[in-house]
Amino acid sequence: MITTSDLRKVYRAQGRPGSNPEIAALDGVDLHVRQGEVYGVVGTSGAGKSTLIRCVNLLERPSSGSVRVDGRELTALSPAELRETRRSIGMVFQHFNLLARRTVAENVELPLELSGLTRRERAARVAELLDLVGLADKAKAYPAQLSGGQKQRVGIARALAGDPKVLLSDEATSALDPETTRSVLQLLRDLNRQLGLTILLITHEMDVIKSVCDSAALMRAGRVVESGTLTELLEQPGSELARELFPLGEGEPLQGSTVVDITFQGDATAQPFISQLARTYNVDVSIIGAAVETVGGRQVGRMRVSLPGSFEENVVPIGYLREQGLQVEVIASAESRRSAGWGSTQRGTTGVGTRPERSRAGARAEGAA
Ligand SMILES: Nc1ncnc2c1ncn2[C@@H]1O[C@H](COP(=O)(O)OP(=O)(O)OP(=O)(O)O)[C@@H](O)[C@H]1O
Repeated sequence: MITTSDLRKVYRAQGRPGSNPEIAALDGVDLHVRQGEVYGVVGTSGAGKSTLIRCVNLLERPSSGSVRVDGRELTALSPAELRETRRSIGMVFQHFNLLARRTVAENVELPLELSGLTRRERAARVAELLDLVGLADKAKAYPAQLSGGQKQRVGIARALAGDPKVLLSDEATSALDPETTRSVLQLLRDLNRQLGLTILLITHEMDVIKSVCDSAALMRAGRVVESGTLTELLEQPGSELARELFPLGEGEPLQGSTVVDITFQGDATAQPFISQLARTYNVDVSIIGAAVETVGGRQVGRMRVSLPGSFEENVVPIGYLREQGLQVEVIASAESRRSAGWGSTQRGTTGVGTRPERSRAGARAEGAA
């Protein structure tokens, strides 16, 4: 539904003499948002999220690359065609952008004023939209009389006035308290399901991704460094997004052990695989961190466990876990007793000797055998 290809946006900054005057806010972004999904883009401040979303409806003209929305190449449209196409792309903003002197109904009616609808038709459509966002009783109120969550509902109703296929959300819940955030996110999810609306949202909050998104992308320095459905990301070894979505405690593993992260989804969440592993292989499994959560509407569990001995000594138990349909990533392992002893490099805060090349690639190859 939305595809960006090699999208670049370079700003000319007025920096200090001698400093690079060009800032690549977008540095070759390829994004693919499928019809009917909620897609979240997350990243730290300055990563390029706002620039990206503003380039998707050409509020900002990209320096190069292409943007396709619902099969139309936006960068190739004439100004009149672009104005027309923009009607099928609604947008909601962090600070609502409502007109203070207009009532709620008049704010929602605004995009309909040039639509060719009669006054009566417009009034009927506004009533329908306010009903949809749960504000039927606030039609005559002014924005100043509304809570933040209500204001954002008005913003959403206004964005839906042109019956768009795509909704862009620029940090729509960042100015709201947690309770209101939940209800606005629930509204977006309901609209996505009821209307088949494709939603592209940007956020700096992982909780937003976790609670409403089907897919996500992580941006850093103008680039998408990871992307996929939440299920794919959780299954991807070493995924930063998976780690952020689902942080595991950083407990201290035992010396001389192999540390693995196990991800399990759907039916596997109910399987007693740890006790089966311990019984079948007579191995003492230590759980370092664990959590079960709902991610994208699915139950997902993650567990970091430590198995005594080197990776070589644990090839068979690790293979057994993989055979159970679990995603297993070897995070760190002690050196084999046959070789030098404890590994010398350290990874992250686990504090365990590790040989990443061996652990990752070797583990997958051997585990699959
Ligand atoms: N109009 C502009 N002129 C010059 N530089 C800009 C302009 N807009 C954005 N930038 C720069 O482009 C980069 C990306 O900015 P952008 O606002 O897209 O990031 P962001 O991820 O949305 O950040 P935030 O979460 O803080 O809004 C930043 O380095 C920013 O300073």
